[in-house]
Amino acid sequence: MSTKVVLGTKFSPSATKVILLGSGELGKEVVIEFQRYGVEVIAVDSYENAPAMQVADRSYVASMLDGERLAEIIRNEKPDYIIPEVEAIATDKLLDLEKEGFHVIPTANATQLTMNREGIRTLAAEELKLSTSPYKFSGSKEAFKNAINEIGFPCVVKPIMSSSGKGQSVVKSAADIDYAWNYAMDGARGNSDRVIVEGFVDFDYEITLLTISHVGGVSFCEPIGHRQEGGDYQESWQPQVMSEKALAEAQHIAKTVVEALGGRGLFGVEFFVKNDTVYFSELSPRPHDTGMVTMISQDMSEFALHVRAILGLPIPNIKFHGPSASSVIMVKGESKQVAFSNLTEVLSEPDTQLRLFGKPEVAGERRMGVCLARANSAEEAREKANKASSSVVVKLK
Ligand SMILES: Nc1ncnc2c1ncn2[C@@H]1O[C@H](COP(=O)(O)OP(=O)(O)OP(=O)(O)O)[C@@H](O)[C@H]1O
Ligand SMILES: NCC(=O)N[C@@H]1O[C@H](COP(=O)([O-])[O-])[C@@H](O)[C@H]1O
Ligand SMILES: [Mg+2]
Repeated sequence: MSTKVVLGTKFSPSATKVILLGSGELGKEVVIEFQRYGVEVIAVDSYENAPAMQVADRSYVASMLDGERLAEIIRNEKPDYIIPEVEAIATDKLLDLEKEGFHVIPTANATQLTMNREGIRTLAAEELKLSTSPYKFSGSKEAFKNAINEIGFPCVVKPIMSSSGKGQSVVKSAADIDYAWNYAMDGARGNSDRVIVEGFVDFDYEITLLTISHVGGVSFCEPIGHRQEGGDYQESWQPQVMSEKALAEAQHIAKTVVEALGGRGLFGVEFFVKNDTVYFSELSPRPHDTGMVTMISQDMSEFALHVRAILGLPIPNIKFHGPSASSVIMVKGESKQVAFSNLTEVLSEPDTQLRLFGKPEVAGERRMGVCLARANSAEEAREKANKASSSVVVKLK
């Protein structure tokens, strides 16, 4: 624990510099936490005025899958840390950059394994022998049908490269097969045509266990329960009540996977829990959307913890303020001038907070904000957060 950390002066040769690959709402909070330490922050995403760009020192518009362009920006900027913020990145290039001496968070190998469901699932189930749902990968319609036959109904189909439920559907009978294949092809990020077919786990509840690998070892936050629709998170709460046995098992698995991936940073490790059986689902080697609840539930949010871990600063404790919840503000439609109102009423409730991400437009459906609440129980906090998010009035021009 004796790493000597030196933070320089931004915009000077001594600056500590970081570059974010992806600049959404999660990155925005990471940038704010870096700004508190005077770190120089560069944000990159595929569109202008992305949330994290709005709080960064400068930004670039580039596709995360354009390895040549990313390498050019990175070699020119020479950041101390490269921080992936989304799954779909030209991770081959990150491996090259790491070999050149750049520091990728947590490691280039971790970002490569987790951007592709095949990488992380194979590591967890086959190398580390952890319990997961039954699964099969396929890269053609024919193989896909065979995979469904083998796994059985109901099953869950996902592109190997996607997030927030994009391209994900549940196949309940043969009638759903064509739709599931086409939906997965349309929803895939990048240009992969491979999918995972997973046996449907009829879980009692699911959690994200925020796990931090830092200079002092591995720490955990209180487990976060969440509810998803179509594979996309709607609300989360902390703590999720769990048996001691299930929690110990989840912590053990999380530590095993995180240590196998290596590197420093915060990880969102996802589990399904049925009775006391814990199934590993997947993992983000960076802050997790369901972890936004920690902006109200903890003195150091998941973003603050990620930044401390990255910089090599100690995390002696994580103070939990009590039962809390988050509830998303989903906007549907087409607009470049979304307006949010009724905020006085929403924020007149004690122990309630609001984050508006500042996304420049919506075309279809997009998460554009989140309400946060603290209360005497997780149930009460959920009610409060859900009431708040449904009270926000959204106008599209
Ligand atoms: N095998 C399964 N059995 C039952 N439910 C599942 C299964 N796989 C996924 N789900 C449901 O769909 C949600 C999203 O799945 P998953 O986390 O794999 O997708 P994702 O697109 O990577 O989402 P994100 O990037 O937001 O974490 C899960 O949190 C769970 O609610
Ligand atoms: N589950 C992953 C997740 O929550 N990722 C977060 O959403 C952003 C993309 O939002 P967008 O699709 O609205 O641009 C990402 O940049 C990240 O912050
Ligand atoms: Mg997930």
